[in-house]
Amino acid sequence: VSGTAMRASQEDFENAMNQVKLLKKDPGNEVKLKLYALYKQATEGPCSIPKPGVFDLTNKAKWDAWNVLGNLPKETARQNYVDLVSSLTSSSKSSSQAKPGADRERQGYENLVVTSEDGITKIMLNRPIKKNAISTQMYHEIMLALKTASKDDSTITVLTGNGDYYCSGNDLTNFTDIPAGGVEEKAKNSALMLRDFVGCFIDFPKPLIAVVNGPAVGIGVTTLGLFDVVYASDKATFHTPFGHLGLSPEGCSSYTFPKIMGPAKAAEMLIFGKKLTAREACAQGLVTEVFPDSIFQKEVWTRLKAYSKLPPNAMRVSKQVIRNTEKEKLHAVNAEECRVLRERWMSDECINAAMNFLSRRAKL
Ligand SMILES: CCCC/C=C/CC(=O)SCCNC(=O)CCNC(=O)[C@H](O)C(C)(C)COP(=O)(O)OP(=O)(O)OC[C@H]1O[C@@H](n2cnc3c(N)ncnc32)[C@H](O)[C@@H]1OP(=O)(O)O
Repeated sequence: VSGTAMRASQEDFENAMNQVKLLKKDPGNEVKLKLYALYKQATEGPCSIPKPGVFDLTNKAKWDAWNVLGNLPKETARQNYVDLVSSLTSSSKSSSQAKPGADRERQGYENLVVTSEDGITKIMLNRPIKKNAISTQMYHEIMLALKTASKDDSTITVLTGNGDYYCSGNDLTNFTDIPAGGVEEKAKNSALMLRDFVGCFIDFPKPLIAVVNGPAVGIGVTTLGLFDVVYASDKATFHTPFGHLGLSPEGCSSYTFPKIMGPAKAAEMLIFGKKLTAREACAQGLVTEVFPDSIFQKEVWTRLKAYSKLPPNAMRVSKQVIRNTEKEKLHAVNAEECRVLRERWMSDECINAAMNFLSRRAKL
């Protein structure tokens, strides 16, 4: 949110509040939290209400969003609120206008940009201000994009990130949205969603390539074991901080990582959260090739365009021959990892770690 000049009047603020009610598209939880916090700061000043309890996740998230604004002056909060609403209304106007070449760009995703060109479907995580953390909605969008790509006429499919990160893993605010059935129901639903999500990677029928443009965290790393090729910028790092978060491995990494890099190296990553550089990940076999960041995009896309012209059926069949004997095993591993995680998500270790992150007390 740009807080250029502090000039929003009370009238601008009230207009912005009305515009929020008229938004055609739900702006998503994190924007709604930001709007809530700026509104409270603009009208009441710094947060001084008692902090909600650990299990009152929705009110806790609201409190965190407000509290993090600290002593931000009321006028600045009012201006930031007006700026934020104005950015939401202008982006909804531009997305409703027909764009030239829209046949190439699949519309309708909130946090992905999906394009098909030169035989390549590119799925780009597009939430750079949150380092491409995967929200609940994004899990569903990625599943839809993968299912669509599996049936389109492209020959290869690429997953990459917009901005400086490839992906910062699961969005740690996903667990603030607790349904009526409580934490148990949330954990059950999340495990089902995760199982479907990882299942889409296991079953993906065409060559699947990760273009890792920057740091990768958590599920952004573990799923790499299910890609056929992984290209990384030398700015990328690979981090699975499950121990720090009270979690256990997912994305079939409990099986693919020991197979790829050997059990001892896999344990250092998956149990102790050792972060690898791109060159270390390449030496361990998780990454296919590392490129200097300055030439990364050019080199990788030149290569991928050449690969995409190879006979599509031969590529699909070769992938099947390489992967199919493992599929049943991978689905079983996925199911077991999700079963264990369902328990983990309800543990004090995990809840405290997420709360520490949300209250800005912890970072990787
Ligand atoms: C339901 C299926 C579940 C599957 C389970 C998967 C397991 C995992 O994926 S575990 C990994 C979870 N990820 C993390 O723990 C990363 C947490 N993020 C960080 O430690 C840091 O943000 C960072 C090291 C990635 C980047 O630090 P940096 O200083 O460069 O930037 P920040 O100012 O921290 O980030 C900018 C902005 O983005 C928000 N953000 C970043 N990552 C996440 C995340 N994973 N979840 C939610 N939000 C995230 C961060 O809070 C900042 O937001 P604000 O600008 O609003 O403060």
